[in-house]
Order: sequence, then structure tokens, then C-alpha cells
Amino acid sequence: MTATMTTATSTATAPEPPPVLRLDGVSHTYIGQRRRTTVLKNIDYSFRRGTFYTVLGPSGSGKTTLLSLASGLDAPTRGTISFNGQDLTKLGLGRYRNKHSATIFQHYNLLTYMTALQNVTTAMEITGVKPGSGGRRARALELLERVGLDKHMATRNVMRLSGGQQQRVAITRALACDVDILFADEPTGNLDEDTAQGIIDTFRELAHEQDKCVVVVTHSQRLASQSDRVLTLRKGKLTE
Ligand SMILES: Nc1ncnc2c1ncn2[C@@H]1O[C@H](COP(=O)(O)OP(=O)(O)OP(=O)(O)O)[C@@H](O)[C@H]1O
Repeated sequence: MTATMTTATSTATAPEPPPVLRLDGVSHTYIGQRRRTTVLKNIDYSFRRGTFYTVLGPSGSGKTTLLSLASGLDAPTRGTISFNGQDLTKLGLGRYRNKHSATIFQHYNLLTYMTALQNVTTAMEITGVKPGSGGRRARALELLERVGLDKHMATRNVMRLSGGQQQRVAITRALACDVDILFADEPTGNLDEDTAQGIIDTFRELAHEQDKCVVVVTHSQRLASQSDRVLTLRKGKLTE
């Protein structure tokens, strides 16, 4: 018996690292005046560092709801979500959103009275990103350049940029904050193929070279096919 156990142990692969984000028995119900809609049903799942996840599912299946709970915008009606083993409600949803996660929203949520550059540097200041040798401005310009926004566009008010350009500012703002988990809701929806591919490459690099956990909600099969793990949300259940 002991020998068998020893052999089994020695041939087993290395244990997976502990999850950076864990969902335990998570359910979520929206309570309207006339009815209750249960969107997520008893979901258990572990998200790990160094991995790029995509979440697919039909329209209305609860993908955005899942993202808003996992990113700490809202708390589930049942179950717990923990970051590095600590319940988000105990850690503080605000603290988790500020220090440990960044979200690229479907509607960008940019500060409309600021330039693209100011949107990025303000987020860096709020989340406490160290200025580095060249300063926050230089770092923000470098990141904006990487998504195809030159200095001329970077210093333009965001309301004077196209939808796709605004989307790239929103992506840069999230990338600039050095967080453990990056969430994105349909981040390539408004972008041409080349720009979208550049963003996908950046997500892969963040996961594989910087050991981040990247979770992207999408309808795009092309994006999903380039992720490490594809999750599907259907009838309130999350399957891999
Ligand atoms: N604040 C809310 N109050 C009540 N019901 C809501 C609320 N937000 C979402 N819902 C409902 O919850 C369900 C899931 O919505 P959700 O936006 O999470 O789906 P989704 O999969 O992201 O959809 P899509 O792919 O169309 O963006 C839908 O039936 C929606 O009508």
C-alpha cells in the first residue's frame, strides 16, 4: 500500500500554484419589482496566475455579471470570492479594485474631460504605480504608443478620439496599473483585425511573461482560440 502510494506520488506532476482568485458556491440573483432573475448558480472555479482565460456564452447568459463580481464591483448574493485566499468582502471591494485588479469596461468609462494621457497617468496615481526613472508620463506615452496611439493622439481630449481609439485608451489605462488580475469585457469589439491582434498579444504576454491572471469576456472565437483556457457560461453554470 505504502509502496503504491510512493510510486503514485513520485510520478505525479507538480501541484498547481494556489489560485489567485477563487469562486466558491457563487450564485447571483437580480431582484426586480416583479421578479427575481438568478443569473449564476453555485459556481466553483479557481483562476490562476500566468493564465489567459476567456469566457464565452450566449447573450444574456451572465458573462458581464460574472465579471462584475470577480472584479469586485458587486458582491454575490450567495457564496464567496477570494483573492489570494482572502474573502473579498473582508479585504474590501474598493481596496481589491484599486490595488489588485483592473477592469476594461465595455463602455470604456474614461474621464471625458481629460486627455488620453491624463486618463492613463491618473489611473497610475490612484493605484499607486511607482513613477519609475522616466516618470509616469513617459511610461504612459510608451504604453499608448504600443497600442498605436502616438503623442499627438495621447494629448487629445478623449472625446475627440474615435470609439476604437477610446477603447485603446481604456486598455492602456488598465495595463498601466501593475495589478495581479486584469479583467476585460469584449475588449476587441471595436477594433480592426491588426489592432485587435496586438491587444490579444499583449494579454498573452501579460499572462505568460509577467505571470498575471487575465480574464476576458468575449463573443470572439478568434480571441478565445488564442487563450489558455476557454470557459463557457450557460444556464448559470460555468464549464471549461
Ligand atoms: N442590474 C440588473 N438588474 C436586473 N437584471 C439584470 C441586471 N443586469 C443584468 N441583468 C440580467 O441578467 C442577465 C445576464 O446579464 P449579463 O449582462 O450578465 O449577460 P451577458 O452574458 O454579459 O450578455 P451580453 O453578451 O449580451 O453582454 C440578463 O438576463 C440581464 O437582463
